[in-house]
Amino acid sequence: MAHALRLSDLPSWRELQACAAKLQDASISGLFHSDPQRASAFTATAAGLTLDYSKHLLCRDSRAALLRLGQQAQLQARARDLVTGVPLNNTESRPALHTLLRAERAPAGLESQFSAVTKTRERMRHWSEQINNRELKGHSGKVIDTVVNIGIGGSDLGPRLVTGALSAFRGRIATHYVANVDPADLHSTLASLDPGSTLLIICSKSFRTEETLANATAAREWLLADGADMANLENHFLAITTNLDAAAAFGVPADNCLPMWDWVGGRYSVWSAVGLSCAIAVGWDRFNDFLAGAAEMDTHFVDTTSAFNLPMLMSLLEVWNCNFFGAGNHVVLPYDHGLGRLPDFLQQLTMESNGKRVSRDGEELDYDTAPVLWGSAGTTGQHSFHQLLHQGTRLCPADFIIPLTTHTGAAGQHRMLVANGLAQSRALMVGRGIDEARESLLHRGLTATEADSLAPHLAMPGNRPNSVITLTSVTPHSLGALLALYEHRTFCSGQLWAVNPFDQWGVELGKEIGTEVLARLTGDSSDGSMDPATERLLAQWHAAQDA
Ligand SMILES: O=P(O)(O)OC[C@H]1O[C@](O)(CO)[C@@H](O)[C@@H]1O
Repeated sequence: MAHALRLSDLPSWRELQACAAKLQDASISGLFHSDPQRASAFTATAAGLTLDYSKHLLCRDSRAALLRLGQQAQLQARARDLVTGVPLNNTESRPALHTLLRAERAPAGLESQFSAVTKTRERMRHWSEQINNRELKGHSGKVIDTVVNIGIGGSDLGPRLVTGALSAFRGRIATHYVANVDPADLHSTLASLDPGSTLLIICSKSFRTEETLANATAAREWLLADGADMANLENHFLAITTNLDAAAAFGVPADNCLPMWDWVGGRYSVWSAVGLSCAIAVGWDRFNDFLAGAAEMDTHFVDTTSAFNLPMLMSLLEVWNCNFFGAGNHVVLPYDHGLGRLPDFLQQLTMESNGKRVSRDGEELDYDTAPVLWGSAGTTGQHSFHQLLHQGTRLCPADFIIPLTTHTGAAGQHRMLVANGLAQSRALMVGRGIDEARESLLHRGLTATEADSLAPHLAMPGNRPNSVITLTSVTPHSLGALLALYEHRTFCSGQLWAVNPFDQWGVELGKEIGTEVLARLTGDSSDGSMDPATERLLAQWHAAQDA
């Protein structure tokens, strides 16, 4: 791969610094006044999603400079590299082929991988249909009617989000997710379930993740205690993994193992057999629609010029806000209860991908990379952290995600939800000046002195950048498009920051020290050479066990 050109080496870097300096004192509302076409000129549509990015501190000139930055980083060429299997994951010498998982046909040269994908899709369809047709029976002859997915990180967050977001499309199979090694997670989930009618899907790309193996082992005990034996565990366990040997050693026969591949990163894997629990929950045809929605976004991403390319625009905005206005965080606000777990999913997607401090060539970077991502479903967040969004000292660029219709049938209440989302987006931009605040207080009957002293507390600066993504409704298709949009935005930001968005070496040290600490807790190691703070905490833990 070509030497990584750092963001600050790109010719437009300085030009954009000058653009940002010029806009420092500008107001977003003012940009609307000087550009009557702004609302439509700063809107783009793809795969059923509309991105309105007019409420950013970005004029037409600075947008043109940003688009030049994208060209200098060769985003269009990199998009093609991604889908054609160029080994972009340079530290692990692999391509990142998540787009192949939702493709309808194989790009040239990827025929054998695509054939493995289509065979696995067939096997997913088989399991999904067999379970939904109530043909799978447990060890005691009971029909399997419940699925528990045991996995963590990418083997949990994607399927958990999709199953929750598509609750209006769910069939009769109950679906649960267990991720945390805290035994409370597994225990509280299994407490109300019947082992005889439960299927456990052990989802682990590596089949080495401690949390997942601990939960899978405890779940196996639960089944054995119900009268199952090792020979008929096949009625109760599926495994999704690249490590078929480890799955077999655990007791999952080959026919019950669906493959993963090293060319799919965990956080990009919901489209693979990792999504089997979703396919079971909503049925195969709908899962296929989910893949089709993502594939439509893939085509848009590869074929569309950057000025109208949703992932590229969103990525350029991310860089604009982070690297030219110092935004260290990004808030995601789905105005849809079912999308409540989207921020969790996006945290792994964006922060595990782009939370890097060296370039893909290993050179230290002199600019910030991925912002801290957080958020929650509207309107609940309004009664919690929106105070800080409106009046705090930090710049928190926001994404509002607003489905325009609801599956609930409660159109009136949904109208309130939409009104809140639109209002918050507007309020962040327009704010409220001190005179207006004072006027409103006088209007409420306060004296002039009271109004003067309270007005600064009601005033808000506005000018807080935000995007609004609208969709007709959350369907398998639009959800697929939305997740693919964020995947490609993350990829583009990785290219702009010149990092490798497909590795995650930063998680290793904690795992290694975790093994050493566990050995100290179990007594398998007595080496007391850790730092004094950790040694004191270890002693405190031992004392608590002895008490
Ligand atoms: O699917 P696995 O191999 O159990 O890994 C789970 C998660 O752990 C990580 O490797 C981080 O520790 C993630 O990247 C991954 O999604």
